[in-house]
Amino acid sequence: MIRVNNVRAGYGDGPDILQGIDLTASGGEIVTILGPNGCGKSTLLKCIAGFVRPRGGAVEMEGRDVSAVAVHDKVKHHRMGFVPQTDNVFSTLTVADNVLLGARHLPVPERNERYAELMAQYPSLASKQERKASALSGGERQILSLARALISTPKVLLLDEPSAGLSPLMMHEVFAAIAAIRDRTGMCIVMVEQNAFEALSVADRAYVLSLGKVAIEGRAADLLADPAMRHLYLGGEPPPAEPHPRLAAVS
Ligand SMILES: Nc1ncnc2c1ncn2[C@@H]1O[C@H](COP(=O)(O)OP(=O)(O)OP(=O)(O)O)[C@@H](O)[C@H]1O
Repeated sequence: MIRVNNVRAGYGDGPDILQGIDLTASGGEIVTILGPNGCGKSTLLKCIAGFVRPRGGAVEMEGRDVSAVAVHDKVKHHRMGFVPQTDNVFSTLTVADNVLLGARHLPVPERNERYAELMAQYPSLASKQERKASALSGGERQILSLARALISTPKVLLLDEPSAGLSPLMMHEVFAAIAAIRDRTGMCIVMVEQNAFEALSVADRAYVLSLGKVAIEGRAADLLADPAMRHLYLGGEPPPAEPHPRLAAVS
């Protein structure tokens, strides 16, 4: 579904931030991109999305080279959803209006049908449909961002640090929601994350970047179990707490 071939990319006339990255992601899997601050995780996601154009190599979606295709065309023609890193809900709009913003291009009956499905899936949003988004918790705002991306039934969902700024409990809720999207829809999900242990707990495969290159790639379960990986890239031993019950159920 997504294939990144030897991609190089950077900003302006600056150096290459990505120095020859290869990555694949298929339908029905969560692929997480990990690594230290500034290693190029978000830049890679922006290359896949179309915000940053590769200087070399190619990004393919469903076998087509989409390296030069702009974000809005990918959303429209390749059914891509993108949820950016920073809190991107509109605080002064209602929950309903925020979700419906993602469906402006859909015919009204389809839009209403999709909206009703989403409200059934996310009761925390359904109960607050007419409230301003400013009244939501951090976790609920992140679920709202997801719902806005999901209303157009994407095939590919790109998430830039969905757990940023969330408490551990909210983080669990958001990751459980992401895993449920994969299980329910078979969507191809690519997720940049800082919280490596949590991300690996729900992901199927992972790429660890270092200085703009892929340092390690593999099955998430294998990477979680690898002592060298833990020492070098995951900040030591896993947290002592047991996984959240919903996460345990997911894995
Ligand atoms: N718009 C930009 N213009 C110039 N340089 C940028 C821009 N965005 C990012 N960079 C630089 O690119 C490098 C990689 O940034 P990127 O955001 O991809 O890293 P990251 O791994 O996602 O980091 P973090 O985990 O801190 O979010 C950094 O040195 C950063 O300063």
